[in-house]
Amino acid sequence: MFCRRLWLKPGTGFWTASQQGAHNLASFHQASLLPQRKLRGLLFPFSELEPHLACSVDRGHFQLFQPSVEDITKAEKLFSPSSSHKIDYHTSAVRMEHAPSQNQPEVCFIGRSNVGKSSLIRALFSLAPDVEIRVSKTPGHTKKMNFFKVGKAFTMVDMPGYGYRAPKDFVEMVEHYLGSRKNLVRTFLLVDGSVGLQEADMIALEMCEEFSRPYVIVVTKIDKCRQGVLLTNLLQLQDAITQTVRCFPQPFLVSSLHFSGIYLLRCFIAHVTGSIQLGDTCRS
Ligand SMILES: Nc1nc2c(ncn2[C@@H]2O[C@H](COP(=O)(O)OP(=O)(O)OP(=O)(O)O)[C@@H](O)[C@H]2O)c(=O)[nH]1
Ligand SMILES: [Mg+2]
Repeated sequence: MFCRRLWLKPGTGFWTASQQGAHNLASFHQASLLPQRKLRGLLFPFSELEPHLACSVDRGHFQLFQPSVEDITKAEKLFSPSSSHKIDYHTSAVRMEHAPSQNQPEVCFIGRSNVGKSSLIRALFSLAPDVEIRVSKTPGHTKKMNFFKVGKAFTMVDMPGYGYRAPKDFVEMVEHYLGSRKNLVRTFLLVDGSVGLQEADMIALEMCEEFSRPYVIVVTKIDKCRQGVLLTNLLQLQDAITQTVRCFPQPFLVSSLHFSGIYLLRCFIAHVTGSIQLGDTCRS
């Protein structure tokens, strides 16, 4: 089965800089103090690069997800804990029987080992610094499905990676989860922007298509490579996306190190989980 191939596939590990220093941009308010051009790049990294990608998204059927500042601010409130809105690690599971109840919408993050899943969740939760999320430069670090609750609004799930050093029960866990989880509203499939689509990513795309549930590509580590390399990798990705049925046409570009794309992704998650109503200017 396709996941078993993913599990056996050798991958590559990528050594990166530490995440220290990123937290000064954790909140949109702090980012909004930046000069306009820098702020736009931080908020909408894909829209900024898109003019260089000829015909990247078919605008006949689709409008870019580009929320207003008000929508982004609304979403950010959801990612800020308070006494009545707790954001916390909930539980871990290696089998579906141990997964928590399905009483609120859920989103999950999948991708090759070391692609940056846990780092992305940590960046999304940077306004809740008490939530402990372990990241490591050693691939295969996350071994279980880790569930994090965002109040009563939704749950986010950090998955073990496929490829090099994937846990041996990866197929049991992730495949069963994707196939059976009723409250799963979106799967985020992470692809390393600095290396582009790998064979294992193509197999993961196929897997998501087979499960026939809505999913979104997140392009990680965009701080790590030159813009030309990133554009080449994005073109290749766009080609692959046009051949899918269930994939959201717009990839979300992020750097968990520099916080690019994090505010937009928070807003998208808040939107797809039904936790906020967007203003009229932004529908997807
Ligand atoms: N430069 C850069 N490095 C990153 C970024 N995101 C993650 N990393 C680094 O990539 C390595 C792997 O990050 P993790 O978040 O642990 O990756 P993962 O996908 O959760 O890995 P597994 O749990 O092993 O599947 C760490 O050394 C991170 O610091 C990023 O946006 N930019
Ligand atoms: Mg991890």
